[in-house]
Amino acid sequence: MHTAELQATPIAPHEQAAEAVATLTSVTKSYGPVQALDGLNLTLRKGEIVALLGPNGAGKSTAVRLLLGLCAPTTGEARIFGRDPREALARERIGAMLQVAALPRTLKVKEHIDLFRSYYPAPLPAAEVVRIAQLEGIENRLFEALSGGQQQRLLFGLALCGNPDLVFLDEPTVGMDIEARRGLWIQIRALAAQGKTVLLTTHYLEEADALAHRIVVVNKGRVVSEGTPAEIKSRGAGRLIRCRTALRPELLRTLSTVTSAEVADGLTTVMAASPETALREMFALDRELHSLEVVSPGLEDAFLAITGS
Ligand SMILES: Nc1ncnc2c1ncn2[C@@H]1O[C@H](COP(=O)(O)OP(=O)(O)OP(=O)(O)O)[C@@H](O)[C@H]1O
Repeated sequence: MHTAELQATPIAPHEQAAEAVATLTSVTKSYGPVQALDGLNLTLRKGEIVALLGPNGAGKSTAVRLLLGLCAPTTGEARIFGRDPREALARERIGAMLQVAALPRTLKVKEHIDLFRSYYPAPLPAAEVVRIAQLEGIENRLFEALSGGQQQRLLFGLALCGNPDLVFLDEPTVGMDIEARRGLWIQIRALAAQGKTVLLTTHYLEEADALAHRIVVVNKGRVVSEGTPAEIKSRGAGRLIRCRTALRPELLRTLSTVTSAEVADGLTTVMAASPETALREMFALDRELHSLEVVSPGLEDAFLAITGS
């Protein structure tokens, strides 16, 4: 095989024995009577993009806060670069996207960048931050005069000011139009290609699907599923059947291999482990069944099946 061919088939970082840069080991975290994390294990490796998914209250933010050193586990261990995340030396190597509300509104874009760069021992050049975060032409604009998407881009740039090896992105593209979102995805992929590790939380499943080497699904403080986007999707229970039928969902749910059935706007959607078996039974009960479509579940369907939402 030619060298060029070897280079054309990169191995995803999670498939290599890449160095672990962050770990949560059997972590529990309680807030009074609320158990936010319940024996969570998570490993982030060099050069990978990991998406943390889960329903509201699953424990995602708590897991991120532990890795950022903003709180300590009740039991278990959090480590970044082999150190306690609360140590300054470990924190110098991480960057995180803040919430919009945390920034002073009366500073200019470039003033925000210079301020953040001053916190780190070896910051990225300001021009590099402007380029990566696509802030060209608005460096002199006040924060309060930026659009929602521009504010998000600045927050992304600020997370990179310290040239971090580990980056936490919380809903990075919220409020962005499709073009800006795709532009940011290119920059996030470029970070991973440079060997940086990215932990992403997002409610856009399309974003996790497009970006992540690995998806970790959390529910009730535990990891309930983990794998590549393709692996996670294949764990959705079988196939989706869409059709128009007089059969009621309550009846459909009793058929062989059917795991869920719903009707909306006259269109019936059935999830079945074996679509052939389910369809044979459905046609036997309703010969008028029509407008039939059988599709593979998307990430959203798999996510709902995995978390039981
Ligand atoms: N400071 C706190 N005090 C008390 N309870 C908390 C605190 N922070 C989180 N919790 C609780 O811990 C659980 C996990 O919350 P967490 O914010 O980690 O979930 P999440 O997956 O990030 O949710 P979301 O998607 O809604 O942001 C929830 O029940 C939440 O109410």
